[in-house]
Order: sequence, then structure tokens, then C-alpha cells
Amino acid sequence: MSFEQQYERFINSYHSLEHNTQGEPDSVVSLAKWRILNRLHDRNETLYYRVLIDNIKDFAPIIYTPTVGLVCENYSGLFRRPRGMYFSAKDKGEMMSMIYNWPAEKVDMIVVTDGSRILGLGDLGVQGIGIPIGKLDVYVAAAGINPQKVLPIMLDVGTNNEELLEDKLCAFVTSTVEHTQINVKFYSFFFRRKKRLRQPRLEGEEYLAVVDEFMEAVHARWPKAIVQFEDFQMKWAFETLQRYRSRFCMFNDDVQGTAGVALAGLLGAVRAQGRPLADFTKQKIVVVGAGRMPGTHKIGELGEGHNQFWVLDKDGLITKSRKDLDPAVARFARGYGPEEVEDLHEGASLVEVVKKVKPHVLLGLSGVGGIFNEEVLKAMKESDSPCPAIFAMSNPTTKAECTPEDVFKHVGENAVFASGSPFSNVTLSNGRKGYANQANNMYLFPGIGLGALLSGARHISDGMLHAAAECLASYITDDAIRKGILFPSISSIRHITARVGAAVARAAVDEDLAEGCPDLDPRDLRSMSESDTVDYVARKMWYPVYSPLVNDK
Ligand SMILES: NC(=O)c1ccc[n+]([C@@H]2O[C@H](COP(=O)([O-])OP(=O)(O)OC[C@H]3O[C@@H](n4cnc5c(N)ncnc54)[C@H](O)[C@@H]3O)[C@@H](O)[C@H]2O)c1
Ligand SMILES: O=C(O)C[C@H](O)C(=O)O
Ligand SMILES: [Mg+2]
Repeated sequence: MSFEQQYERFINSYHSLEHNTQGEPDSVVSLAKWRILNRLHDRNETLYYRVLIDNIKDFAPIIYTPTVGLVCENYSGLFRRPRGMYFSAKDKGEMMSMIYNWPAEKVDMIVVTDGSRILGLGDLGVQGIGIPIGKLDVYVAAAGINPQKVLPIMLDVGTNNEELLEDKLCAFVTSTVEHTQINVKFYSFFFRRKKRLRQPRLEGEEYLAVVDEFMEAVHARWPKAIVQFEDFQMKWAFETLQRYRSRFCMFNDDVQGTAGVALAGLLGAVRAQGRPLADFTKQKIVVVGAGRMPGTHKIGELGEGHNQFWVLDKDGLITKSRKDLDPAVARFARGYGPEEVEDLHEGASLVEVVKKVKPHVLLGLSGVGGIFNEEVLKAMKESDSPCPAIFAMSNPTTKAECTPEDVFKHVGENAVFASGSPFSNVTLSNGRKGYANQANNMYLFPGIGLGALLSGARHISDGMLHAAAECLASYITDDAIRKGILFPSISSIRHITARVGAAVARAAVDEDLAEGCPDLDPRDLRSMSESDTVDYVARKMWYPVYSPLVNDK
């Protein structure tokens, strides 16, 4: 069969599955779709990634949020074939040999998690491996990273999830070195089974010793690989970022990627009001969920010393009088400055804050589904903005703070909306479209990784991250913004990623962080124009075609 016939056969079977599962609950349909794609991934990488690239808008919700959340919750039951590598606390002293035993000669991109905060679903232990797998699928589809050079990693340091500690079915999920390669000259499958750690999570120095050994081992064999930290609980996300960011080429997607996407969305919200970007500092922004807030310090800096943020966590509004105030959040705590809304007290509720502040933007990163309820959204109607912006960024869909329907109904049809997981657009009363934008770090992490890789960056600086965010923000035209479109369509993700990747690489060059890669001297990168850099990045992207073993005569 030709490639085209194989492609058509797969798409037909996918459509039959859609037809045959009509009327079934959403979770059953989504998991069935994930299974059919996963089986294709296992047996034919080339076809899988072509199908994914061509249909990214339809398939991203299956291999990525929201379905990937459901997949992680059920991973031990869905598990058929291994994918990725697991390092457990019991491998201490052996991680270097394990890394050197990985059969791929070169690894460019690693996504690592410890499973402690999977989307808004909490501690899923080793079952969280679904996230690095999904993120790396996006790397292949969006950034054109060669799938033979990606490596999903789980650091198994135990779990504090009581159900998983009890669950006997989950006992054999992990294995030391797992690998399948299809469509290349060899097929390898290394598999040593071992039990997952069935114990509470390691803490303190014991925990850090595992991550340290893993990072040293990766760096020893692949010094130029980019390591993306993903879905670590807050305390370890920040600690590991500080610990490794100047020594290794790594970043934390939830902290840094998310901050960039939020920044692009916030700048879009300013433009939607027809105001110049300089007016950003006059925007009042209520943030619900303080987990990733310190990651947004760069956004805070744009505010030139004004505290334009009102940050709430599970205990309400955070003020200077908060007991045990987290130093990382302290700069956003209310309680100083002339712009203070005096009569808001420590722990004030979300509705109180919205009613008093009348914010331009309401940004949710709480992991609490539906927290932007009717009362909160109706209070947003009184916003000082002509186009109040609501960002319900929590994932997966069940954890979204509200839906676009609720926003356009309760806030008004002039509102702008974005969510972390995809929603459908809404038809408004006048027949116009109410846009359900997707504000997800998938717009940035592939470009950050690709730009760092192609420039051979020594590490990933704030300047490189800022360049990525600005590039995304400037991607959208004024015309689109006026319609309420704040983020481009996921269908353009490869194009967006080429631009973001180029912006990141150029920033690395500007900061003298670029050491180049085997086929590119950093001096060549320096001499490229902006559009030449985009072309270069786009040319370096892997694209799925069968490689002939014998050339035509
Ligand atoms: N869209 C994206 O690109 C993106 C990126 C990163 C994280 N997220 C999502 O953001 C959510 C939070 O992630 P995180 O890493 O910050 O989690 P986290 O657990 O570190 O932080 C959650 C925060 O929400 C607060 N919170 C909990 N209940 C609350 C309530 N009832 N009212 C107000 N605040 C409350 C907590 O106190 C905490 O500050 C997750 O659902 C995650 O999927 C989305
Ligand atoms: O994984 C996502 O969809 C975005 C983000 O990294 C998250 O943790 O929610
Ligand atoms: Mg994440």
C-alpha cells in the first residue's frame, strides 16, 4: 500500500470509530480515540506523526489536554506497550549506566515529571508519564523534533495519593529502559520490569539527590539536550528551576511557558480595548490561584512598580498581613502603594474582590472547576474595561474556572475569553462568533525548546523567554483582536513555532548564549536576518516521510 492509502485507511477507521461511538459518554469516546491513535503510534511512527500534523486541531485534544488527563488517571489500565524511561529512587547510583543504555544515540528533547501535580488533577504518581509523552508528541508535531530523539521521563519518587498506594493493578507499570523504534533500520525493545515505588513521596535532600543524579547523567551523555520540567508541584518546580537553570539547558514549562502565554493573552486584552500596549500598566488584573504566580514576575515588572495584581489563593485575597506569606508571592500581596483599594481585607472572597476592584482581567490558574460562577461573572460585567477579559486557564476541561457560554451570557457579548483546554466557539445573539481562545503553554514550549536547541544555547535566559512571549503576542493582527481572537488557531502551530523558535534563537545570539549546533556556527546565526532565521528554523524541522532503504536507480 502507498503511504496515501495507509493514511486514508487510518482516517477511515477513525471516522468509523466516531460513528460507532455516537451517543456514548464523552470519556468513553475520548479514550477510544486515544487508544486508536496510541496503537498507530506504537506500530508506525511516520504515519502517526503525519496524521497528527495534518489534523492537529482535532487530535491535540486527544493526545494532549483534556484527554491526556483522563489517560493519566487510567494509565495502568490503558497500558499496553512501554514508552519512556523511569528512574526510581532505587536506581540511585545506576542512573548514569541507565542513561548510557538508552538505545538512541542522540536525544534532543526530554520532558521530565515526577507526577506530583498532573494538570489540575493532583498527584498521579507514575501514571503521570502520559504528560511527558503527550508534550513530546506536541514537540514532534509542532517543532518538528525527530521522534527518535525525544525522551519522556518519569522520576518515580513515590506518591502521596492514597488510592494509588492501595491500587494493586498499578504495581507493574514501570520499567527501567523501554524503547520501541519502528520504521528505521532496526527495531529495538529493551524492557526490564520493576515495581514502582509504593511509598510516600521522598522529601528534602533525598528527593533532590534523585533529581540531581538524573540531571548529571543526562548532561554527561547528551550535554546539548533540552530538559523541560513539567507538572512538578509548586515547591519543587521553583526549587529545581533555581537549582538547575544556570547549569543546564532546562526550563519549567508550567512556570515559564505559562507566564509567557499569559503575558501574550494580557497584551491581547489591552489591544482588544483599542488601547496602546503602554496602557498595560493601567490594567487591573485579578489572579485566582497563586501556584504559578511567582513565574509571572516578568509580567509584574512590566507594571513598573505598580502592583496591578490582586492575587487570591484557597484562603482568599493575599495581603501583607497573610500569616506565613510565601516570599515568592509577597511582591504581589496587597497592602502598599497609592493604587490600593483600601477596604479589601486579608482573605477577601473572589466576589468581593471583583466587585470592589472592577478588574480589566480575571485570570484563573486555580485548578478549581466552575469557580468563576454566575455571581463572579455578573460582577465582571461592571469591569472598568469595555471588553472584560476572562482567562480560565486550568486544565483539563473539568477544572476550567468557567465556560465560554457562561462568559458571553453573564459578562456580556463584548467580553473576551480564553481557556487552557479547548472549547467550541459560541454563537452570539446577533449571529456573530464569540471566540473561545485556547491559552495554553503549547503555543510556547515547542518554540522555546526548538530555539534553544538550534542555537545551542548554554542555558535558557529570561530574555529568550521574553522574546518567545513577545513573538506570540505579535502574531495576532489588529483585525483578529477586534473580533476577540487573542491566540492563533492551533492549526497554525508549526508556523507559530518556527517564528517563536527563531525569536528564541536570536535572543540567545544577542545574549551571547548561543554555541551553535553541529551544522551551524553561531556566527552564521548572528548574520541571518529575522526572516532568514525563521526559514532556517522551519527547514530544520523533521517531517514524517518514509526513508527509502534502497535508492531508486
Ligand atoms: N493553560 C496553561 O497553559 C496552564 C499552564 C500551567 C498550569 N495550568 C493549570 O493551572 C492550574 C493550577 O496549576 P498550578 O501548577 O498553579 O497548581 P498549584 O497547585 O501549584 O496552585 C493552585 C493554586 O490555586 C489555589 N486555589 C485552590 N483552591 C482555590 C480556591 N477555591 N480559590 C482560589 N484559589 C484556589 C491554591 O491555593 C494555589 O495557590 C492547573 O489546573 C493547571 O492545569 C494551565
Ligand atoms: O498540559 C497542559 O495542557 C498545560 C499545562 O502544562 C498544565 O499543566 O496544565
Ligand atoms: Mg503542565
